[in-house]
Amino acid sequence: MPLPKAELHLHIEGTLEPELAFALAARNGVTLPYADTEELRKAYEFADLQSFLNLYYGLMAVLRTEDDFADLADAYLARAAAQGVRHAEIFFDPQAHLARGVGMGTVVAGLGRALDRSEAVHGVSTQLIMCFLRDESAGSAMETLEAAKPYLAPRGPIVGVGLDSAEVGHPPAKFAEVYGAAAALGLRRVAHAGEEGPPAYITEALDVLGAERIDHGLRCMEDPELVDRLVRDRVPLTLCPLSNVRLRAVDVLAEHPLPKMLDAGLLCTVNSDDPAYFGGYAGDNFRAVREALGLSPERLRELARNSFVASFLEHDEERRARYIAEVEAYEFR
Ligand SMILES: Nc1ncnc2[nH]cnc12
Ligand SMILES: [Zn+2]
Repeated sequence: MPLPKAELHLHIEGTLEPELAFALAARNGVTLPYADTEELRKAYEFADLQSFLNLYYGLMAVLRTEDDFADLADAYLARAAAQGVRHAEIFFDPQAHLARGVGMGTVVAGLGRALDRSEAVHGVSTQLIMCFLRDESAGSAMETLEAAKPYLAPRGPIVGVGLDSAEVGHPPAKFAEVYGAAAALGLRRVAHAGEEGPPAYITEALDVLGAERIDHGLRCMEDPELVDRLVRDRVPLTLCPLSNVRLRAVDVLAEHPLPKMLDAGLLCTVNSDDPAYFGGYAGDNFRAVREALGLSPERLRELARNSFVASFLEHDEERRARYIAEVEAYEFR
């Protein structure tokens, strides 16, 4: 039995495996610029975040109907469940679909259908977080929030907003107004910061956007005062170790700062980001850090416990306590 965990940093579009991409392409009459899954997989050599994003947005062309989004999410939830994920807070990128003429209603209805049955079918509780693309305008983000209004919790599945895509040159403050509007609507707030961007972007995400968790946050280690603040305020960081290697944020996994971050007292979690592209799902990321960094069973338990502490389960503390009890009772073999 795998260690129980929550996944807090997962882009649903990043779970599009080559086999499903080709199946959806055939179903929708879309021609992909790759002969087969093998050739597509060979394109998964990334120099940085942007080189990945180019492929990631391109492959989304196969996602067109409600069924496509339902099938995508259902396939992810099955894989996640098999790797011990008990709760998933799932990102999606509405602007990337709206720009292709796929409506918010189609995307959310499809994802929502898979999420609604996830607990019964996979034993995984879920929440949905919509991300704004930071390389698009602040006005576009505001229009996207407006389009999402019918699908916000408690009526719909969307509980929060996030910020993703090309980081450098797109500081968090650009989105101050839309985050303010999201907060007024009762939405939770997270933001990617400090993946490729400087530590100052992390500070800005906290101060200007009111981010409650920082996605990645890796580069906080360059600023000791920021580390002190993150430790003091128990700000969760959703780290993605295999992603960091594949997007060259770290050279090799053995040099990942995770052990130093845990030693510093940071509230770290381990997640998969875009598992179809980066070589593994949540459990694969746990296994990889255990092997490459020699993390002890108690450190792994801490990471799993942190994932539930950092999750947005305030509406169901009884559930959070149950999940944490599962972590505490877990026997490593
Ligand atoms: N790792 C990542 N960073 C920024 N934007 C993303 N969109 C999907 N994955 C991402
Ligand atoms: Zn991400």
